[in-house]
Amino acid sequence: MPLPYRRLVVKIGSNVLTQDNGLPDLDRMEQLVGQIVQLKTLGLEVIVVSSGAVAAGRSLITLPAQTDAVRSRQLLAAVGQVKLLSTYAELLAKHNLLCAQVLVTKEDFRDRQHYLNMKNCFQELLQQQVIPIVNENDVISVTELMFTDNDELASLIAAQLDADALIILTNVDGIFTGDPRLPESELIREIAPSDKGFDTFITAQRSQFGRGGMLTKCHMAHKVAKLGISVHIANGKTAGILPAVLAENAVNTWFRPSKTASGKKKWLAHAQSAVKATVQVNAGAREALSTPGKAVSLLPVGVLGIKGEFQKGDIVQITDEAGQPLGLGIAEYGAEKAQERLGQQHQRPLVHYDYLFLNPDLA
Ligand SMILES: Nc1ncnc2c1ncn2[C@@H]1O[C@H](COP(=O)(O)OP(=O)(O)O)[C@@H](O)[C@H]1O
Ligand SMILES: N[C@@H](CCC(=O)OP(=O)(O)O)C(=O)O
Repeated sequence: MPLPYRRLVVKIGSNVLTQDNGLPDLDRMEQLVGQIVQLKTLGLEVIVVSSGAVAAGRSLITLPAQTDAVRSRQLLAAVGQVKLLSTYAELLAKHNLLCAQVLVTKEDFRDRQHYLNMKNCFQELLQQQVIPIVNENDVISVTELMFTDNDELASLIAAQLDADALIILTNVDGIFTGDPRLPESELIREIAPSDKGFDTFITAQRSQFGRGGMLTKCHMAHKVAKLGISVHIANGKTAGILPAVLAENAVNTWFRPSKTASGKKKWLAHAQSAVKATVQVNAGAREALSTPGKAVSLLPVGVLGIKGEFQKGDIVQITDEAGQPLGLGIAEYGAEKAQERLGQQHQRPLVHYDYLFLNPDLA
C-alpha cells in the first residue's frame, strides 16, 4: 500500500542536479522529471523546490576576476535560473506537462496578505495541473534577506500548502549517526516528533554545491513534522527514489509527523521575521503553555511585561522570565490594553490557543 500522500513538496538539492565537474547533470534531471510524472499519474499534486541555478550559471558564464561573493551568486543565479527552468520545461513538455517558475524571497512570507496571495497562486497552478518549480529569488535575496537555504524555503511551502509530505532529495541516503562516508556510521531510519539529540551527529560538512548543510535540513524537517507533515530525507541520486519513498521501500530518514496543526499555526511557525514585540510570561504561564496535549491560551494574569508596540492582529514573540523564546502568537488586542490588564485575572486571552505556535522543543 503506497503512503497515503495527496499533496507532496519535493526539494531537490544542488548536488543532486550537478555532476562532480560542476556541470548540470541532465540525465539526472530527466530521471527525476520522469519520476515526478509517475507521481502525477498516480494522482498526486507535486510542488518542486529546486536548487541548482547557481550551479547551472557556472556552466554558462565565467565570472570576471575579483567579483565578490554576493555579486557572483546574483550573476550565476540570474543566468543559471533561465537554463534550469528551461530544462525542466523541455523535459516536462515531453510528457505533455507544463511547469511554472515561482521565485520568492523571505519578504513574501512576512505579511499574511502576501502569504495568502502566494498560496492562492499555487492552488490555481495545481488545479490547472501545472507543476510549480520554486526557487529563491537569488538576484534580490542577499545577506539577511536570504533564506538559510532551500530546505527552509521548501519547509515554508510545505506548511503553506498544507502538504501531506515533504521529500528532501540530497546526495546521501538520509541522516547518519556520523560522517556518512565512514563505514561505522548508520542511517537513522525514523525520528519521532519528541526525539532530541539526533542532530549532534551532524558535521558542518556539506555537499560540494550545497548551502545550508544537513543541520538545516534536520532542523527544518523536525519543525515541519511537528506541524503534522511527514518528512523524508532521501538520496536523489538513487534510481526511482520518489516512487520508492511512496512505496515505503526506499532507504531514507523519515520524520514521523505529529498530529496536525491548523493553517494559522503553520503560518505562525515561520513568522519570526514579522514579530512586532515581546511578551514575557511568568513560570506558571510557561508551565501551562508547555503542558503537552493541553490547549491553553495566554492570559494577561500570566504576563510579566511587554517590550515594544503592537496592535490587534500583530505577531508577538512569547518569552519566559529568563528571556528564552517560547513561541509566537497573534495578539487579540493592542499593547496599550495589554499593559492595562497585565497580571489581572478574568481577562480575555492576549493570545488565543488557535493563534499560538509554541516551539517544538518546549515540552
Ligand atoms: N550525520 C550526517 N548524516 C548525513 N549527512 C551529513 C551528516 N553530517 C553532515 N552531512 C553532510 O550533509 C550533506 C548534505 O547537505 P547539503 O550539502 O546542504 O546538500 P543539498 O545540496 O542537497 O542541500 C551531505 O553531503 C553530507 O556530507
Ligand atoms: N537558490 C540556490 C540554491 C541554494 C541552496 O539552498 O542550495 P541547496 O543547499 O543545494 O539546496 C540555487 O538555485 O543555486
